[in-house]
Amino acid sequence: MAALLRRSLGVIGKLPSCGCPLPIFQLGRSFTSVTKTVTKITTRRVPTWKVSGQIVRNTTTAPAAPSGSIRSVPINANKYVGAWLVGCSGMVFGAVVLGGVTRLTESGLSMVRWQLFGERPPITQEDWEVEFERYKQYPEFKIKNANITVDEFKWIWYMEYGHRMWGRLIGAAFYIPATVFWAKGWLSPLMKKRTVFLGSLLAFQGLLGWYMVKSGLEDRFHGPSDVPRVSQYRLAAHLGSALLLYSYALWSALDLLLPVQPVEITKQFRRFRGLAHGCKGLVFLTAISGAFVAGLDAGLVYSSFPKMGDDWVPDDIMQLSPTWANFTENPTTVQFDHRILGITTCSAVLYLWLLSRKTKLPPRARLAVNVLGAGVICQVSLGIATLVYYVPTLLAASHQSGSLVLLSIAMWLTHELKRLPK
Ligand code: HEM
Repeated sequence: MAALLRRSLGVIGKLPSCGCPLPIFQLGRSFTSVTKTVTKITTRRVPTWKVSGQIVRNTTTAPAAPSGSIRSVPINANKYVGAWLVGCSGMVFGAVVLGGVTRLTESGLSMVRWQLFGERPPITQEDWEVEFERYKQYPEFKIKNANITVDEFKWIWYMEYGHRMWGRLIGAAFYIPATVFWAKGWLSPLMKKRTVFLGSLLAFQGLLGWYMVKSGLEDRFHGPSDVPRVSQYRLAAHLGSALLLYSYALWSALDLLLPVQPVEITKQFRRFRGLAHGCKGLVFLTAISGAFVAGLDAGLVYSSFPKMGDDWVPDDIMQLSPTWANFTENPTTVQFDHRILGITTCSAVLYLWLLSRKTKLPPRARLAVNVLGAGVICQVSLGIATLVYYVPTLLAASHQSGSLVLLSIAMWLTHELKRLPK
């Protein structure tokens, strides 16, 4: 134990061979805090960090400054940071759901200006009239909502306002604790890099949101048959980046909160793990293709399943030129692709589940694959119901949330298979 202590505390002072922490005492710390430090280092099961070429066995604390000053880090620092990241990913989940409902209730183009730190909502009737006048200058009012009343306008405005303010709240919930944890030295070098990446992605997400909304405000819609909506490319980018943010925050949280489970690595296990990663990728890809369905309102063009109308493959599937444009701009092709991807994902996950019966897995991984199997069946059923009932808000929003739940389960499963003893 003395050897471990010496190695652990080597960065802050030398221990005498008896193991007494006297030199640390001399650095001016109280006995209690020294005892805490010792307990922390000797009782925790921790991975190794390599910092400035030095090996430090401590996962919760940033290693003490080489100058000799040490910072007190609670034993549960990892848990706090992990819980914070779970909270942030939960808030991103909420933002995705809120964004979906905003789109489905056709509220997203009601706020025609954007300010970085938000704006106060209109208060008086005059304020509302001014805001309404602004809205009247844009295509959605001119083409689709010319008969809307101020009261109806207030409702769609508040929907969009809620989504934007929720986004700003995520900003506060992320950046403030991130700064505090960083300053207190609770972040490992890896977590610092992750925090910077997540923080940048979060800022990018906000900018992308406005870039997306702008595409629905531009004067590019022609005639009453045209539907003012945001670009499907930007919608897919906005959803894709939200999924990335969500997944990365969750993955980082799992790294901090879930301990390693021992497992025997066999050829079968490797195969299972490879397929599990493949399934996760497929869920992600299917979700992005879903954003194209949503962005083009392609769920409305054929509302039968398994056939599309009377055909398995409809005639208008390749009607646009150039051919590639069909995959992102032809609603029929976009819906067709989403069905194929959804069914492929479902089949792959069910095959994975079958494979799990023959593979030796740690108990939590087995639980995760069972939940994933059930989840994919629910998600496909929700997708089919959304389609055949002509995209009602409740079903479509549940289908969208379902994709996040499915992605989370796939992340959990792959995380359970990730860190293996050598
Ligand atoms: C693993 C399977 C699936 C996943 C992960 C998935 C995911 C998604 C996502 C993320 C959206 C976008 C929602 C939005 O942005 O509002 C979406 C939309 C949609 N999906 Fe799926 N989906 C799957 C399977 C299916 C299947 C099998 C069908 C039907 C056959 C289907 C039908 C639809 C429809 C109709 C929409 C458009 C809803 C709207 O306009 O809001 N999905 N899907």
